[in-house]
Amino acid sequence: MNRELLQVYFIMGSNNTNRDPLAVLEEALQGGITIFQFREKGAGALIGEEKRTLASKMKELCHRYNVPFIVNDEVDLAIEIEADGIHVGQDDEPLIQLKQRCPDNWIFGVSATNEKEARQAIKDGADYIGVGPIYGTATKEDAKQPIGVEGLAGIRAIAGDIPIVAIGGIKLGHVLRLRKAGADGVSVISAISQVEKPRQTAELFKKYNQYIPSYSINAE
Ligand SMILES: Cc1ncc(COP(=O)(O)OP(=O)(O)O)c(N)n1
Ligand SMILES: Cc1nc(C(=O)O)sc1CCOP(=O)(O)O
Ligand SMILES: [Mg+2]
Repeated sequence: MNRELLQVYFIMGSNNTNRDPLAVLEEALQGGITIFQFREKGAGALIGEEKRTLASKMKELCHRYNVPFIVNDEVDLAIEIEADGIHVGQDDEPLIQLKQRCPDNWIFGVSATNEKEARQAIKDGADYIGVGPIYGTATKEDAKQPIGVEGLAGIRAIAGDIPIVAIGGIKLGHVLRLRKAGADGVSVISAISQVEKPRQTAELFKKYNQYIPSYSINAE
């Protein structure tokens, strides 16, 4: 995959905002997010038809802005609504298994908290790795212990040319140091979904990312 797509990776479900989630997503798209993940889980999450309808509307919105639409965890939903990819973690359906029923041209993302998990994700054919949590986060109830910038750098060192995106507790002020440590981008929920002005915040995430060139295995 094009690693520049990971620069501003926005994730959201309806319970990550007190506003209309479609309005928040549209503002984030206007601000220049580069990829979006639909993650409808946790307290108050929608289920059944309501969830499907929101996912479909979000996909249409992303496509209007030419932004890839990824589904978290739920491969059947992703197939049904013709998403552009799927993101799975260590407790989800294994990548090797789910790849058998997904289109080849999808984007496949896998989470890793340590080098062992990252090595396995690469072996299984992940297109990118979500590395975290970097910092403490209140958004994910079952988040693991933060691995810090050092943990990210360790995974960068073994990931070779595979794109990686940092996640967990990330705010605007963290972007430069995470990119310098080897992340191809940052993935955020609350830093965009819970601010007053998602559009302006997304613009700043994009601007800060563009100070640092994309990772290259051939770089000095
Ligand atoms: C880009 C990205 N990275 C990591 C995760 C976390 O996935 P997972 O560990 O499966 O946890 P849940 O998000 O499913 O609670 C992610 N979603 N996206
Ligand atoms: C969904 C998710 N996954 C994580 C991981 O470590 O794998 S941390 C996390 C929550 C990210 O939300 P926020 O940007 O609000 O901290
Ligand atoms: Mg998951």
